[in-house]
Amino acid sequence: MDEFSFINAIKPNTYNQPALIKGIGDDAAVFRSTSDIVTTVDTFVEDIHFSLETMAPFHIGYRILAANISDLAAMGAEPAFYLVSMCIPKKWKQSALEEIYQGMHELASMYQMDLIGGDTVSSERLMISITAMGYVPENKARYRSHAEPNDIVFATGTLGDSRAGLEILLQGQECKDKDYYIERHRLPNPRVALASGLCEIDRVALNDISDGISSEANEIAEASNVELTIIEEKIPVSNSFQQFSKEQQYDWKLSGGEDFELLGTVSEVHWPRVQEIAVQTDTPIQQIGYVREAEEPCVLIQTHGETKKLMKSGYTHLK
Ligand SMILES: Nc1ncnc2c1ncn2[C@@H]1O[C@H](COP(=O)(O)OP(=O)(O)O)[C@@H](O)[C@H]1O
Ligand SMILES: Cc1ncc(C[n+]2csc(CCOP(=O)(O)OP(=O)(O)O)c2C)c(N)n1
Ligand SMILES: [Mg+2]
Ligand SMILES: [Mg+2]
Ligand SMILES: [Mg+2]
Repeated sequence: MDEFSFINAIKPNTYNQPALIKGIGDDAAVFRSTSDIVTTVDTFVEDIHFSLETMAPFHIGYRILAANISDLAAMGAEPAFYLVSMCIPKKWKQSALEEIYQGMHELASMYQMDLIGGDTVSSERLMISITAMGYVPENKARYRSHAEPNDIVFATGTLGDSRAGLEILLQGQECKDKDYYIERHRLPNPRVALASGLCEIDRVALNDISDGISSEANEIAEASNVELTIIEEKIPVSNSFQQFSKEQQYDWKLSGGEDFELLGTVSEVHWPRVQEIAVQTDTPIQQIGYVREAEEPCVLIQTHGETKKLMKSGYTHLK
């Protein structure tokens, strides 16, 4: 394998997005747009974000693109394009690298997303960086700063599953619904359908759950200068989640991260319509708390009526 044979092997033969003018093969890609464009980048490093002990190359690709698409969804955007930058150690075979791209392609094709570029270099450790772009109707991007007092706080799906799956893979332990938890970790599905469906709602604050809601709820509270209260019993978890210890349940649902679900706030008036859109888009959704005016932005967690401050506690790099 060399750089150029590798690029030829992963280059798409056809593109889906009508706005694309130039894809892979020149100095840069070109597309033309009339709507607002949302763009995001995330980097994934072997043994920090993924490990070959717990994932096949296909899962690595799928999951990395899912994380980026999840950020697009959290902005209310429709995925359209992605670019992939690869830093590759010599020991990696072309066939395994192609499998990573097959994983990305599997998810991308669900959204007619096109791979339009990237970069390839050699390095000591496998690092993959994806830049993703999507469209959002003019002035309809969903910000963390959009929460207001008296909003309700909601979450999609179930939380803590991805972390449970990771622990099951690392410990090799047997448990109920083992395959389900492992799949939630390896093949997460970002909530694009709900996020796009919400475009008719005037104001929604959204953040996607990559680090754990203790972090993401604080990000909304800080950006909106409000106080968020989360009711612990209302945090949605899977049916068999209670098989894990009390400490694990608490830690994983609040700080496990990588569920790529959405955390959001919306006015009480619009909440019934949000629930209808959730049904139409097949998205489990649940109210988990409410927003109040704040002297200092903060997040409170209420457990059996007792309230305490919820600090950021997800995954933090460089700490
Ligand atoms: N090294 C960097 N240079 C410039 N901007 C950055 C860098 N790292 C993060 N950001 C920006 O900081 C913000 C928060 O990033 P991050 O915590 O990664 O968000 P998320 O959890 O949604 O992926 C984003 O606007 C991101 O683009
Ligand atoms: C091998 C392995 N170790 C640990 C984890 C857990 N983990 C790694 S990064 C991360 C948080 C999200 O990563 P980050 O780079 O902060 O993404 P962002 O917030 O930018 O979306 C978690 C929970 C994992 N998925 N795999
Ligand atoms: Mg990021
Ligand atoms: Mg995010
Ligand atoms: Mg992070």
